[in-house]
Amino acid sequence: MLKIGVFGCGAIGGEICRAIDNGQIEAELYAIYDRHDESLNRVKSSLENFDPQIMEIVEMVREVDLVVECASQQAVYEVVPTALHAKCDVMVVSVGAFADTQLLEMTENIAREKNCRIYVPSGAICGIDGLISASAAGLHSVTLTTEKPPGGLRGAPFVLENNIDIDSITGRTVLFEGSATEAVQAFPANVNVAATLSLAGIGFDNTRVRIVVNPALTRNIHEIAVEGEFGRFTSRVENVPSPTNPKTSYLAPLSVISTLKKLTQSFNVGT
Ligand SMILES: NC(=O)C1=CN([C@@H]2O[C@H](COP(=O)(O)OP(=O)(O)OC[C@H]3O[C@@H](n4cnc5c(N)ncnc54)[C@H](O)[C@@H]3O)[C@@H](O)[C@H]2O)C=CC1
Ligand SMILES: O=C([O-])CC(=O)C(=O)O
Repeated sequence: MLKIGVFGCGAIGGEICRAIDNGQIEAELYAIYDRHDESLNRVKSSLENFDPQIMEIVEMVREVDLVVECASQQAVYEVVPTALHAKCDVMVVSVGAFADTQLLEMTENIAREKNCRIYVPSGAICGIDGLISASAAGLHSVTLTTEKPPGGLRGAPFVLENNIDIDSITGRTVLFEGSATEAVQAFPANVNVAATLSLAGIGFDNTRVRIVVNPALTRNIHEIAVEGEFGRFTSRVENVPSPTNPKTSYLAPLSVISTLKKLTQSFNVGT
């Protein structure tokens, strides 16, 4: 049975641990880690079947087959190379870290050398399957428009650095327009989806991102527009936010759970 370690036990990590624990994913929840004890305790006390060990990453990668990173972009720098060097596969949720081309190249090289896999789930967006298919021919443009209520964007570096009082905004307001490279640095905990789109499509510098705050919303909306040799498509998802982290949509952990299920089952559907 696949032995899994979960690094980061917040909104996403908690859902993954429970999906393994309740048998939705046929795997063993062997180890967990978080820098905050209360996150570890909250997850541990929500489990009924597994009693995972708490392990720092260096120890975890020696024991498990796959580490699921669901912590932060900063954590990716530590978790991914450590896992790959130990010949351990890794699934990355804080995908924005890969806007750093040095990190991306380095991890690809180690993975190739060690014959390991790096998995990036679709996350909180729909349409990655179509984009991957379309990229087999020429792609002309990929655009993401993310629209969230203030709670979904509060505290982002872009908001703080520009002294934007996000709670005093009364109508739909465009906060940011730029490349995916700029977007994932300005909003590291809000638009990792822009990084996933970039990796699947035309790269970080060519993928365009617009970020909108809308106090009238209760959902996190991601709209994607793709044009290429295949034709064009748009996708729009109106995401229910996670109850414990309003920045994170519920679809994000569900996407990780589905990707983990794909690894453990013999019949798989979709690109
Ligand atoms: N790819 C996608 O579509 C999406 C990606 N994300 C990203 O996934 C990650 C997890 O999201 P959530 O679970 O909602 O966040 P969260 O804030 O609810 O949980 C993150 C947990 O990781 C821990 N953590 C953070 N950095 C750490 C480090 N360096 N070492 C040890 N523990 C660390 C925190 O203490 C916290 O308990 C975030 O980076 C978030 O931006 C979120 C939503 C969608
Ligand atoms: O969950 C979402 O709506 C998207 C998100 O926070 C991210 O991509 O970082």
